[in-house]
Formats: sequence, C-alpha cells, structure tokens
Amino acid sequence: MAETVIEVRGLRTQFGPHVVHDGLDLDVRRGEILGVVGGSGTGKSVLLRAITGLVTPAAGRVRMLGTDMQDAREAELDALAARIGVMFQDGALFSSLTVRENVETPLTTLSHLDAETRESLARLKISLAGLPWSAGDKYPSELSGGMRKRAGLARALALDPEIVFLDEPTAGLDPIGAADFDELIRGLSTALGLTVFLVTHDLDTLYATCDRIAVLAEKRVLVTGTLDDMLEVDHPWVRAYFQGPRARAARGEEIATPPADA
Ligand SMILES: Nc1ncnc2c1ncn2[C@@H]1O[C@H](COP(=O)(O)OP(=O)(O)OP(=O)(O)O)[C@@H](O)[C@H]1O
Repeated sequence: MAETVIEVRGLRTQFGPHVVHDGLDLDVRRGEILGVVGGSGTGKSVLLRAITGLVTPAAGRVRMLGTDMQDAREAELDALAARIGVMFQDGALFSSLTVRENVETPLTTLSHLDAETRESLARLKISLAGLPWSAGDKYPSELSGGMRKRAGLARALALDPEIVFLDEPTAGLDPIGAADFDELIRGLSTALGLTVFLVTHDLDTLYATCDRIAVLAEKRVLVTGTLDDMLEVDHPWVRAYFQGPRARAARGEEIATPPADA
C-alpha cells in the first residue's frame, strides 16, 4: 500500500465554544486524489486549514510528510510549507500583482533563484495550469473566474509541491469549465505523481477525479472509501448524497422520469 503522507489523529478544532471537529482521524496516501465531502458547515475547509497549519488544533496530531506539525520548529514548518501547495476557494490572488507576479511570490523564498529564472518558472507553471502565455501579464481582475482558478492553481504548483490542497476548485464554474478543470487535476496528478486533497461539493468532480472519498459528518471523518464503497454506507447524509438523483446522473445512470400523465 502507498505511503501515508498525511496522518491526522484525534483532531479537535474549535472556535470559542463551537467545536467543529472532535476525535477526527484521517489518512491520505501518496499519489491519491482524496475527495473530502460533507454537508455545509461540517468543517471541510477548517480541516484543510488545520492540516496546512493555518488553524491551530485544540487537540490531536497532524503528521505530514514525516513531520509532526505540533512539535516542529519554525524552520521545519517552513521546509514543509515548500513541499505543499494550497489553492483557496476564491483563488486568493493578490489583486495588485499580475498573474506572473502572483505565481512568482512563493518562488521568492528560494534565494538562489535569480529574477529571470523565477519568471521562467512562473511562466511554466502558468502554462501547466492551462493558461495562455499572455495571461501572465494580466491582473486577476482582468481574468474570468475560471482563469483566476487556474492562476490560483499555478501559484499552488509554483514550488513543485508533493501535495496540493484544493478548496472547491470547480465552485462557480460552468459545467464545461468545471469538466476541463477536473481533467486538468487528474492529468496533473497522474503526470506529476501529486497527492491531492480536494474539498468539493461537486459530484461530477468526485466521479471524474477522485480515487477515494472521505465523508465529514458528526464532527469527524465518518467513512473513507471508494465511490463504490459509498453506495454501501448506511447513513442518512451519505445515502442522500451518493444515491440521490444528482449522484445517479454523475454516475451516468438513467433517471426515471415520471409518466406524462402522472
Ligand atoms: N475563523 C473562524 N471563526 C469562527 N468560526 C469559523 C471560522 N472558520 C470557520 N468557522 C466555522 O466552522 C464551521 C465549519 O466551517 P467550514 O468553512 O470548514 O465548513 P465547510 O464544511 O467547508 O462548509 P461549506 O461546504 O459551506 O464551504 C462553520 O460553522 C464555520 O462558521
């Protein structure tokens, strides 16, 4: 079995009295695309932020790429940060910088790179994310939503990460743009051996890209498994989500239409 690159044990996160996760365990394996799903407010984004060190857990442990994050020194956390990439829901680009400058930002941490090499690497990542060369000279406000997402992905890929975290990458995209993005993620994962932690509500994305699914409910990871495994899970939310009409459509099953005179 593939190496575990993220190991979460007994995670508790809370904001004041509001407990989001309690006793949450999760393993992510090298090279897989793990889809993280759950109802609105179940803590998918907070889990992504807790694993990437942007939210401090109230209890529990996160071990990523061999580093115990709660015991690590600052230098170790910096080294770890260079091995992961994060794409936030809105792209989180700096509006006053061009796309190229945005993608160059993480590269400035590599002091041995001169400006010309930084620019070439940024351009490479921009085209890897499926954007035309010319997009590098544009400001985020000059791009469509789909292009902004690709720019966010290019920035997440800037440092050749081993793991990328994607928070609802297809939200707000039209179905064709979303399908293109799914293909891009799958292609990058295969070509680069990337591990992908993918938070999504999008059933089509799950079916098109994910190797495994983790379902968040009741403050923890309720179940993990393949999409086929999800059909066997006897839990009201899991049943409604994976056996509802949208899931059936995503699987390509025919949906029975009521007779005209019904
Ligand atoms: N910085 C914060 N301060 C206080 N509460 C927060 C903060 N961030 C998130 N929360 C709360 O934590 C809970 C989980 O939020 P999160 O954004 O992770 O949900 P989600 O599962 O990603 O939801 P959605 O599917 O709607 O995006 C919510 O109740 C949210 O209000």
